[in-house]
Amino acid sequence: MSARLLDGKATAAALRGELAERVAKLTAGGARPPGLGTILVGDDPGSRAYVAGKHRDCAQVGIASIRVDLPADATQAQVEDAIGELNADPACTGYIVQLPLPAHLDAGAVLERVDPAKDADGLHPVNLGRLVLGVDAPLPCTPRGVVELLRRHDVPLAGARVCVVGRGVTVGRPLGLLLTRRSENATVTLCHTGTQGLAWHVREADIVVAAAGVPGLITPDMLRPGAAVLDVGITRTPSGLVGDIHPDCARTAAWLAPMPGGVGPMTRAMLLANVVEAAERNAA
Ligand SMILES: Nc1nc2c(c(=O)[nH]1)N[C@@H](CN(C=O)c1ccc(C(=O)N[C@@H](CCC(=O)O)C(=O)O)cc1)CN2
Repeated sequence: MSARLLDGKATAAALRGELAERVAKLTAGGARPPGLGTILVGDDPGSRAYVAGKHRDCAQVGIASIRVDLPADATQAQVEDAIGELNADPACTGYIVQLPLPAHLDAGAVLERVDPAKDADGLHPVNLGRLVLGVDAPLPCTPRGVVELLRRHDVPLAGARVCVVGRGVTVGRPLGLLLTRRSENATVTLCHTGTQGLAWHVREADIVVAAAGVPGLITPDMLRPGAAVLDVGITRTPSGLVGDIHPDCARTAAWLAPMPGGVGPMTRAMLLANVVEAAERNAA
């Protein structure tokens, strides 16, 4: 048996179509078009490509682009000044600071400077706190993309046992919080590469989300036959991009979100959704 595809590319394209309609409605009502800002520090090729992709997506749905690119040796003060400008810019509905930042910068201090109302990534401590409290707020894009991808393929979450492998702040931790809200109602085991008996935890799960950044970490023998498996790991190797899910898992799983083409495109679509929702809130 071969797993059915959790098709992030097609789902993200459908979402962009829906968002374009919402943007058209906003502007037809006289509102300013939503604007997404990005702050990119340095020349990391992966980060450059992700930022370029975000602006291409914006053009497709009618969101204005505001791009701030700073050199790799930018100081903390220069990055914080750029944040101050976007916080004050009325054309900027929401913005992101592309991560990771160069090591000499204090990423936590940078993120704290973002106006929580313009936090398109849902990574400001106030918005992460709202996620803990179950209060409405912009949600981190990858966790939101995982939930939306499962929902749009009718993979049930209520009552499901989900094993999340990876405890990072952009994916694993907020995903655990999102999945355990009443509206999703899943039961989550949050693991990491140091978890004792990792294979046992993974095998208990109906849904496995791998976000540890360890190529091929999840092998077919670790899976419950019929599980839904989502690959969020991306490792750049000389021979190309490698995910956390071993390719042979496609024979054991019932559903597979591959890398590429699974959760990645959903991350980008959810960023647009966060910006459009902020614009709708502002217009209301
Ligand atoms: N400020 C943020 N920084 C980072 C985030 C984030 O959500 N906010 N997540 C990642 C990078 N990222 C978005 O920024 C991102 C990663 C991967 C993809 C994607 O579409 N991946 C493709 C495959 C990769 C490729 O082709 O290069 C896929 O899975 O199909 C989109 C966005 C870290 N930084």
